[in-house]
Amino acid sequence: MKKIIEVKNLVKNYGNFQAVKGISFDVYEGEIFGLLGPNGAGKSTSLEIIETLREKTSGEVLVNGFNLDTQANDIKQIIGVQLQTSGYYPGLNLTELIHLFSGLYNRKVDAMELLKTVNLEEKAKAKFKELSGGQKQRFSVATTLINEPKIVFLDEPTTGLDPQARRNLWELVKNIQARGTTVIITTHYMDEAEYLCDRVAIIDSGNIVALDTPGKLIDQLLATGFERPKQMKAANLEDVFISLTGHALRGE
Ligand SMILES: Nc1ncnc2c1ncn2[C@@H]1O[C@H](COP(=O)(O)OP(=O)(O)OP(=O)(O)O)[C@@H](O)[C@H]1O
Repeated sequence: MKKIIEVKNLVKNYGNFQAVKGISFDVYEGEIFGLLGPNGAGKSTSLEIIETLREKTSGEVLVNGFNLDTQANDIKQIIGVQLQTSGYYPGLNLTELIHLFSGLYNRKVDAMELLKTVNLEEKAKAKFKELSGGQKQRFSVATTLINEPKIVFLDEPTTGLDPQARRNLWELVKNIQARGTTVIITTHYMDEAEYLCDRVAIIDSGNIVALDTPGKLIDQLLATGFERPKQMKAANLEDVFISLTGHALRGE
């Protein structure tokens, strides 16, 4: 498998505080790779450094063979990054926003085709602020695809979404992978990482404490003799919620 991202001994200091403490990991082409950890673990900091949006203190980062220190512009060409929602000018509708962003990338994009990939074609003439939370996130993911990137970066894309909207977003991320795109995603939801990610790095206080497939990490824990204190019920309240309200995308 080809390595598309290589991170070696990455360190980030904010003043005296070391937020990222010399982490190393590789991401393989075509996988969904998760950075999993609690609030403040250093996930966003690490992601933003690889995205060329934040200065590192030390360490080496290669993206598709390009060195972050000397070839940041080459890296920018092949990655898709969620734009800050503050860039979503309130007077413009979704089609106009896509045209604006594609202009920034110097690309011609079929806005309707792009909106279709995230199930928002019916909202083509709506403004961003008129969308529901799930629709906003899907539009934000669409903006990462404008430059047909090799790698898409998603920073906590499902935070604040209801269970249906989360699952819809998971399917969208799987569809992006199915197009051959590598996805690197941060989350603090374990179920999300288990369902979506081919491999996860668990980050805690700026260190990677484990890195493997979700299945292998669970097997390793079980091999230590771990048992859940109480057998879980075969369904949970979220299953009840989904069963009663349905999986379908809602048109609100
Ligand atoms: N610009 C900054 N200046 C100083 N400290 C910062 C800055 N940005 C982040 N930090 C600190 O670095 C640590 C890691 O932050 P980071 O945002 O990378 O964590 P995270 O894992 O993404 O957390 P979350 O899930 O809450 O987004 C935190 O303790 C945070 O307070």
